[in-house]
Amino acid sequence: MQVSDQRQPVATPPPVAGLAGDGLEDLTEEWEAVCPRRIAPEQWQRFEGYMKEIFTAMGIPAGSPSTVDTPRRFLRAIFDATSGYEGDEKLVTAFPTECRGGPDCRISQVVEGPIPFFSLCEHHSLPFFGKAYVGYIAHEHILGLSKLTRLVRLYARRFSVQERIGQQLADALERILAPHGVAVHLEAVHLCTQMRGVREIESSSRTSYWRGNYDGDAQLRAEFFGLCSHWG
Ligand SMILES: Nc1nc2c(ncn2[C@@H]2O[C@H](COP(=O)(O)OP(=O)(O)OP(=O)(O)O)[C@@H](O)[C@H]2O)c(=O)[nH]1
Ligand SMILES: [Zn+2]
Repeated sequence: MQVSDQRQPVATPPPVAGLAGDGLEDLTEEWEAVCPRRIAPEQWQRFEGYMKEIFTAMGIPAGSPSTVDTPRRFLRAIFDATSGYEGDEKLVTAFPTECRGGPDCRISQVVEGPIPFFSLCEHHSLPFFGKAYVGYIAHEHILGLSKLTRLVRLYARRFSVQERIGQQLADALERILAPHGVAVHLEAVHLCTQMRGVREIESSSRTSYWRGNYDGDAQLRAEFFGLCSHWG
């Protein structure tokens, strides 16, 4: 499947009403479901055909009551799992705070987590999933707490690697907040290393990113991890 090759917007999709008589009426619901990705109904129909051919070659019984819609279900699931491409970090807005960068800033460490996330490994298109912990030391702005969860989902719900999600989170928080520091810690298991390949099921992958004050302050990093482990 080459879903990633189809990211380029096609011409503006025709209105749903225009489907009548095209033989594509039964795709209306699917087209609406993926409309934000600018997938035209004809293109979607081709995708379903490709998936039917691939699944059949792999051994899925074609046309049984429970598999006849599997190509459609699979495509919808993958598009849903990668809906982060549709998001926009500019929608994450910051509020002013009173802090003006004095030593008291240390007490304004904000840590949110564990934030569960699901992503698809860009090498194998298999899921990796786990928990993210995001912290920052506010300067002149703070974020609504829900926005930290939204940012994690924005970057996780794509084809990615664990390291990139952490870097994107740290970069975004630096851009949006201009804080004194940012800390990001991710723990995840990768199905591509568990159910295939090396078949290692015991280990998990942990990645951390430090910006600003966290970078040179081991005690601050220890406090961050202390706050993370508080939740287990
Ligand atoms: N750094 C990093 N590697 C990842 C991540 N997800 C999967 N991988 C690894 O990406 C690598 C892809 O390497 P390749 O050698 O091209 O793929 P492969 O031949 O399928 O490798 P094996 O999985 O060892 O069979 C593998 O080692 C995966 O374990 C991730 O989030 N970060
Ligand atoms: Zn992989």
